[in-house]
Amino acid sequence: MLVKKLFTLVFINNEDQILLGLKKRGFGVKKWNGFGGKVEPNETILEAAARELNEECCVSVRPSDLKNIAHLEFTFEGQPTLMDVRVFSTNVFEGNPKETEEMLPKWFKNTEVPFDDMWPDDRIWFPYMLQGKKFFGKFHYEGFDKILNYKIEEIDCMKTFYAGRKST
Ligand SMILES: Nc1ncnc2c1[nH]c(=O)n2[C@H]1C[C@H](O)[C@@H](COP(=O)(O)OP(=O)(O)OP(=O)(O)O)O1
Repeated sequence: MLVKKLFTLVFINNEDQILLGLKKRGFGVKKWNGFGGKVEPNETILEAAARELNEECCVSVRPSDLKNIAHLEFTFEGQPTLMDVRVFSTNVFEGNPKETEEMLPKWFKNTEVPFDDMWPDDRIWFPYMLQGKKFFGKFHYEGFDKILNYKIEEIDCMKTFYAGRKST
């Protein structure tokens, strides 16, 4: 049986640019990604998303300004964990992104996202996000570089999507 672990992933948009961070340590090291991490027991998912963003690049958002735009699931061949990732975006934020111990932030044009230095699945679902679509993606990996199989689908309403799931 798979053990689910809940994560957040936040993208900040500014006109035709998106803020990404180069992970400096730990899981996903040397990959550009959005900002996020585990949800602590004492916080809501939105609070966790805002906290991780601030911890990782010193940008502040109000949890209520975060829009839930997607849900991603990651599993790894031979491993019992399912990473359950809620994806958020917003263009309402405060502060200039600053480097932290965990992330080096940088603005990228939406047309110049560095997919060669990102998780392989990002190349598949970023186009949905950049077109303003809501979506669900499920990716099964061998190791951390090879996608064995995946599914992606557009979603009309995230609330309806979550209502139809057994948990989270
Ligand atoms: N495949 C893929 N594509 C895009 N984004 C992700 C993945 N896998 C992922 O894990 N992620 C995202 C989901 C989270 O935002 C991070 C991973 O969180 P992590 O840094 O491990 O969590 P923290 O709580 O910050 O961990 P600590 O290092 O502080 O313990 O990547």
